[in-house]
Amino acid sequence: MSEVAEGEGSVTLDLLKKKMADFAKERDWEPYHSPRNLLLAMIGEVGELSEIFQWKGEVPRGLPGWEEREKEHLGEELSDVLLYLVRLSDICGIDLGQAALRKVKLNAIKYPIKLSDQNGKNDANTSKNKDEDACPDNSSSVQHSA
Ligand SMILES: Nc1ccn([C@H]2C[C@H](O)[C@@H](COP(=O)(O)OP(=O)(O)OP(=O)(O)O)O2)c(=O)n1
Repeated sequence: MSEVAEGEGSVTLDLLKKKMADFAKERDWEPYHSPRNLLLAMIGEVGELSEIFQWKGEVPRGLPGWEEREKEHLGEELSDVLLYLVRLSDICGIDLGQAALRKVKLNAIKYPIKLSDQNGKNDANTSKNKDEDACPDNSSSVQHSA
């Protein structure tokens, strides 16, 4: 039995990691879950996710007007991407949660709030498009690491 508890409210990356490891082991699919295979499988699922949005034009937040069936399908494709990502990270020996937390900190350093203020985009009263707030101008003096 796993030491990772399946909580009622919260789902952790560790739980998903364990579920994927069990899934592969129970089916003797571990040899197939190589880094490259998992990466390609994940990209395939990203393609399936993209198909849901394909040709729809811009989609408002919250997906108003979408049928429940469509939203359920979206949840399935998002989950496939997440599950393969979690499995890929595990197989590569990367602690995805810690790596992501570290990346959030690096992002905050790379894109200081101050920079956003200078652009006048951080003021709720003047911002026309909230999406712009989360998308700093990449042409800023901050260097990108490729
Ligand atoms: N070798 C495999 C095959 C599947 N899965 C798991 C991870 C994904 O969550 C899901 C992917 O299953 P499918 O390849 O059947 O893809 P879909 O569920 O998207 O089905 P379809 O492509 O028919 O829409 O199953 C896995 O871990 N390892």
